[in-house]
Amino acid sequence: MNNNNSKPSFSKAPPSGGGGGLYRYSALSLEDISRLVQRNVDPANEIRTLVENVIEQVKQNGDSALFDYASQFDKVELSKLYLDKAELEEIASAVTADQKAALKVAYDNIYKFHQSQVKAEDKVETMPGVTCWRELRPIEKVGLYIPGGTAVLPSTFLMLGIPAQIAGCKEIIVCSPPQKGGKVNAFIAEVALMLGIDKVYLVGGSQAIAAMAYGTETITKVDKIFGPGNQFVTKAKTIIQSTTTTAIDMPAGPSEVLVIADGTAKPAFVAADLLAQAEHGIDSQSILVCTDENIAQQTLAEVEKQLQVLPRAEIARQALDNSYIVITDTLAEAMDFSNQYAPEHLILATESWQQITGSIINAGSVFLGNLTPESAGDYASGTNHTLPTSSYARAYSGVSVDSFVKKITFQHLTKEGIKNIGPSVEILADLEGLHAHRNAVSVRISPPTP
Ligand SMILES: NC(=O)c1ccc[n+]([C@@H]2O[C@H](COP(=O)([O-])OP(=O)(O)OC[C@H]3O[C@@H](n4cnc5c(N)ncnc54)[C@H](O)[C@@H]3O)[C@@H](O)[C@H]2O)c1
Ligand SMILES: N[C@H](CO)Cc1c[nH]c[nH+]1
Ligand SMILES: [Zn+2]
Repeated sequence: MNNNNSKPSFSKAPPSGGGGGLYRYSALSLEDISRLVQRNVDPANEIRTLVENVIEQVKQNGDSALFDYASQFDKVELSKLYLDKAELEEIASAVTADQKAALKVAYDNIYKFHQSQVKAEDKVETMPGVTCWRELRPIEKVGLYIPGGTAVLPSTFLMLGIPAQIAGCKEIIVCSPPQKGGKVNAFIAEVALMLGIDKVYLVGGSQAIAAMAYGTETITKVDKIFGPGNQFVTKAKTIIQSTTTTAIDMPAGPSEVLVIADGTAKPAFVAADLLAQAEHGIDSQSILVCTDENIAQQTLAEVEKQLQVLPRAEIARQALDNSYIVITDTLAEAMDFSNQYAPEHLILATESWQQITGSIINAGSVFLGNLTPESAGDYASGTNHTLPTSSYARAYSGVSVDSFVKKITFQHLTKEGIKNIGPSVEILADLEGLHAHRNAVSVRISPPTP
């Protein structure tokens, strides 16, 4: 699928019987599809081994390991591990009025959308005298990871900080890789101040996840870690969730997009959307599933054209080497493939989007029609951009206010309630052979005579 004479785009190695990164859905076997939808696997456990070692070093040596890894992985010699409020204010002073205004638009829309997720639930009387309900409580200590390797992402800080703020989390620890000179970028500093967060830890990668999961001399152990990152960060999150008492939001690894397009799609728009996710990193993936081969070819030509002027073209090209196109006969087939892929972002580049949204089963976030760029959701429309990748959209949702709270159930029984429910509980306890359970009811229905 090469449209200029440099490197091929959309050239993920074909499954058996496929060819050149463009596949016909009807010719794909089930095995082909399951190979095509696999991504970010670590077959030789190389990433796991490296990350396990980093976690162990942080667990054993605390802050001193964090200083060492800043030097080794980030090439920054740190004199301290965090920036305080005064330092953040000084760094943020470089942000211009226009930039502040754009951050404020994003902040307000994200706030509005997330605030609407907070709703008190009704109390339910399941039987006369038996009342059940749920109440929300914020998770007290949360850790936010803000990526900063190939690109620094202040937008991610808004996406995590705003729901944490709305939920009312008491302690918010923020880690982001140190930039040159032991600083953070000005927009990270500005967002910290917008959120009322007065400390940012200069720690990146799997070492940041380990620090927040185990705690160090400087960094507090948190109850739950949030945030996307590269394969090292994501692997560390999945490891610590099974080895510590710290939970995670979800595996949110390298960005990916799947665009479903038909004859009504605009090749220049589709190409731009594919490149937007490809430029995130070499392990990103951009998939086009198209019912119209002409549109697919025009999109390829557009990709090449747009790559010519893209500053991050080299990164995008490598991501596209790991991407592919599937040609289907119908939109229904396209959706079928998409549901098996379970993309982080799904774009419906068709005027007929209303007819197919009902058949979406697996996706992190969906962008409808030809005028809805995925970048709107990345930055400012209001939805959260921290989303499950690598097919975890089959089971996980993106970050929301819910991610930052626990929903605790309550119940209250009156005299009438225990009388109504008691006999059933006694029988159920009997059939499980749990007599103390039965007795906890019996003593209340007919207390033993003194
Ligand atoms: N799924 C989502 O919701 C979502 C949202 C935003 C970004 N992303 C993804 O987040 C990722 C961000 O990645 P990034 O690399 O730019 O930043 P990052 O902050 O995730 O990772 C940078 C850190 O990785 C560590 N690192 C780098 N090379 C290493 C090595 N060889 N061994 C051990 N550690 C190493 C370093 O400590 C560095 O600080 C991108 O893949 C992007 O697509 C995903
Ligand atoms: N597309 C990313 C989520 O995969 C989020 C992001 C941040 N900045 C730009 N994009
Ligand atoms: Zn993006």
